[in-house]
Amino acid sequence: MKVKKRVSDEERNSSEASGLENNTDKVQNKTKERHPKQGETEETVSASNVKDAHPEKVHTTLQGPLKESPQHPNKGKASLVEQTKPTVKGTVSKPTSSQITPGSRDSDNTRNPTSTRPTQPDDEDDDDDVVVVSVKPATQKSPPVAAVQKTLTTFAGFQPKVKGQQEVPKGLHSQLTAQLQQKKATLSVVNLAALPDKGERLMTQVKELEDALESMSLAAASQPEAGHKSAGACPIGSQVNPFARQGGTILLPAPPAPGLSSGSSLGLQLGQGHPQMHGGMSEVQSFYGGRMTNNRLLAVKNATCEATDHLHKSLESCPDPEAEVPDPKGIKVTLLAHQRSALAWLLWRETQNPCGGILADDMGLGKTLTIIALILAKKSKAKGEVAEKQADGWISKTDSSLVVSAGTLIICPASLVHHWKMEIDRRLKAGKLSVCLYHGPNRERSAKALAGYDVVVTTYSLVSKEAPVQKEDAEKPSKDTDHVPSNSGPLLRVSWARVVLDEGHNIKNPKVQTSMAVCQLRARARWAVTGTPIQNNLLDMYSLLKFLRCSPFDEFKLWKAQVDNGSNRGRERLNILTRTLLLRRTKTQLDSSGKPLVSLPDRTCEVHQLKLSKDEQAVYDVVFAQSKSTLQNYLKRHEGTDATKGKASTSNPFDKVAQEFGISQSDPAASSSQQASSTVHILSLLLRLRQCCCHLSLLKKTLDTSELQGDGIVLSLEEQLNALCLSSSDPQHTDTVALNGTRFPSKLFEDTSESTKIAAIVSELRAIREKGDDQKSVIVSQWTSMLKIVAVHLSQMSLRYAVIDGTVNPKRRMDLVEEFNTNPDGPQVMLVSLCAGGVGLNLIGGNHLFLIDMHWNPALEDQACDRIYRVGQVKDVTIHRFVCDGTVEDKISVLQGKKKELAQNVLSGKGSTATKLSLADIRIIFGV
Ligand SMILES: Nc1ncnc2c1ncn2[C@@H]1O[C@H](COP(=O)(O)OP(=O)(O)OP(=O)(O)O)[C@@H](O)[C@H]1O
Repeated sequence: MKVKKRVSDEERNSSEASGLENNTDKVQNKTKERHPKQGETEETVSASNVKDAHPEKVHTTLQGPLKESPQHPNKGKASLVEQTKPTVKGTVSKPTSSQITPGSRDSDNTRNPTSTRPTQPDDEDDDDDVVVVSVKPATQKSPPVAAVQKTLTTFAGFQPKVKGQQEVPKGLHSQLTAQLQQKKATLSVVNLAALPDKGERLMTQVKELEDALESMSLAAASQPEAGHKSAGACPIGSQVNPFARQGGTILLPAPPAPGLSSGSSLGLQLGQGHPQMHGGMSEVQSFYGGRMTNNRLLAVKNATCEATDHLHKSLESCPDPEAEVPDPKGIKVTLLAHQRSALAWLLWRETQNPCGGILADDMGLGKTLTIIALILAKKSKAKGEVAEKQADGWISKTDSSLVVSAGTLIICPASLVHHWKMEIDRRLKAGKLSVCLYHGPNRERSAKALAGYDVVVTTYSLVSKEAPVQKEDAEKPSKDTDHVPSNSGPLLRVSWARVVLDEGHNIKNPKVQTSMAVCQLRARARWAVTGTPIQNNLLDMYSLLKFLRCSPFDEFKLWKAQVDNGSNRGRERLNILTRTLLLRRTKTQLDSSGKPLVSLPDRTCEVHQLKLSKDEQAVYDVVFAQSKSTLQNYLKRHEGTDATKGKASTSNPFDKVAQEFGISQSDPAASSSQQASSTVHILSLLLRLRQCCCHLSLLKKTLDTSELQGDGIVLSLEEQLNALCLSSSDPQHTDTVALNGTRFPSKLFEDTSESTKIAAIVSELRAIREKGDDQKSVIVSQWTSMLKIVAVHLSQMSLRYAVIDGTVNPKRRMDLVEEFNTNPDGPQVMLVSLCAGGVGLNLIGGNHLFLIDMHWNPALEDQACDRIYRVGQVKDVTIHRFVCDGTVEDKISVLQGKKKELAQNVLSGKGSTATKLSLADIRIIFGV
């Protein structure tokens, strides 16, 4: 039995749009002013119209055009103004340097102005940066601003240590205290409602004065340590200097030479920072490590504040969202308007620090061609730059094994290597860019030869093999060493003009070899290209920033303390990072004239709600019972261990599980191997439950390692065998199979048997075939074993099909894709494995996409759906999802909703990060 729900594309988007509604009224009103179209949409869809975060569960068909919030830095610029304090608004709209108050930009405007502030610098939510006092009191004589600044920025990296500089002048302290008291007194008597700004300005001043006083207390508190080297304190003069970090992009300004004016009346350093440098220091200096004295924490805050401020400031030069640059000469097709404006943004980012960023346009919007246009546009200029940089000592002069290139290194999944080459050949006039595929056993191995190409395309796995990495690299900022390590391959021996990570979400886990390897590459500009930059948690974003060498946020501990800490301040910082470094437009977005960015046909989503047959349900129940008791035992054991160790009962035994699902935000480093093994076992049981929903024959099969990896599972053989005990050895019962002691008809476990899901798929395919010969389908599963079962049934229906999974080589893949897309007599159905073919493929020949099983990671599913819904698609598209009622698949829907919410929040700049798989979630899944 099945229940079918049809969900329009607009409805799917409604859950994303609803996220925006949670912003304050003030923000909404302002957004409406700037984007009337979007404003109308927000009025049309109220939060109550959207059930959960799960789009398929929306029943109401929404009328008006429902569009997502455009994401562009300039729009972000305006939003930033809204999200931060009133003083910030003034600063950004009137960007005279004398009015810029970095601390206030980066501060929390919701705080009660009269509240007493904690004095510990590492306090989570109120972890204020050292701020500059924006002192403009008309009625009272203020201390010279420069003096305040000098006092508050005692960190050596900000200003060279000058004798006596660190002393907090008592007079200044009293003056500020007096000012504060006066402002507070005014606040308490004045009718705030009658003031034009409702007292915002006054409250801001109070807050700034409080911050300044707090910072002075910190500075004062740190003074004794400065002189006590022997006591383990870090003297200011010898402190870690964030500005001295080399071999990477440095967001932070250089320390001014003594006596030099900073160029700002407040003494701020708001320049563009250093260009990247190669060579230099052999040690990357981190902010964290060893004893974190108040002084060092102050340094962290200083650096964070400065970097955030620098990013903020850089938005002033960001091109307008509608600004377009002309198509570079040599492109055969005309760039779409959104590609031309992306090109303007990319060119701008290549003049900024960090040089590069994240191109996160929706899947299928033509990011490949956009990047190719960038390469072409910069080609002639880049050659000049290399010569210049060489003369400047941009690369190490001491290491002769390093070759400078004006070329771009593109790193992509193996399946896309040929796609890049084909796109260049197809879209550019002959000879415009020379391309080398660094792939396969006969690849060019000379660094010098590679450096001569305009574009070198390679794979993540090859970079991973060539770059020697160490475990500790995962959390440390990357650096360019003086010498190329002798065991590095050719890719590491070239200093590239640009490195592009296609499908950049491949490095979402900073701890894996591939992520660490790509961070080692030398390049002037670094780009991550991905339609799904946030898949699981904020660690994904950290990993991308680390690749971009976005100092100081490329240091894991600083990232956790200052950004990914669940505080409002952290969220604000994340917003600034996102708005500055990331460009995202969606397919449903409208341009300023109200037209969609790209003209695509309709897309609908059909959710096929299925009910397992009686036999299937009985098997499911047996597996479920076993899983549940395993979990209960595990919990009992764990609680026992916790009690003996005296651990707090709040510790979450499922952190590891959560990490495996990629939902936890906890430190990836912490977990015991025993616990990991047990949780993996529980995961494997969950996996079996999911398989029961698809086809019972999957229970008999040993899973491919690649399939398990897609789930983050590494099962030992023993664990696989222990997971279930399926036997038919009893000669008396050859037509039945025993599952943990209960007997079931053996035909249920045969590939040829029509499971409930297979029956639904077959029936849908029949209906599609009847619609006409031009209708083609793509069927996606995370298990190749499931694809094989589907194939058996396709053959029975005499449907022509092809398979793309991990065993099909890239060249063959391209041929199959071409055949599917262009040949009416080619395959009618394409079977695609989610992990191997879910990303990057262009399957616009198909207009139906079947997601036949559910993955924990909704981004992977979205990626798969966008294989057919992309530029070039001319037919209406239907996405078919199949969900078995009352099973683990229902629960996955809920978890998927949570993850989507996180990604949407981060990308829309709302920044809520409260998504975590809790023990409660796991208990719900198993009902314990
Ligand atoms: N300006 C253009 N004119 C014509 N076709 C275009 C243009 N831009 C892109 N395309 C085509 O649109 C399709 C999708 O582009 P592309 O594969 O670059 O998307 P993408 O954003 O990289 O997607 P994904 O995130 O899925 O990798 C390709 O077939 C590409 O050739």
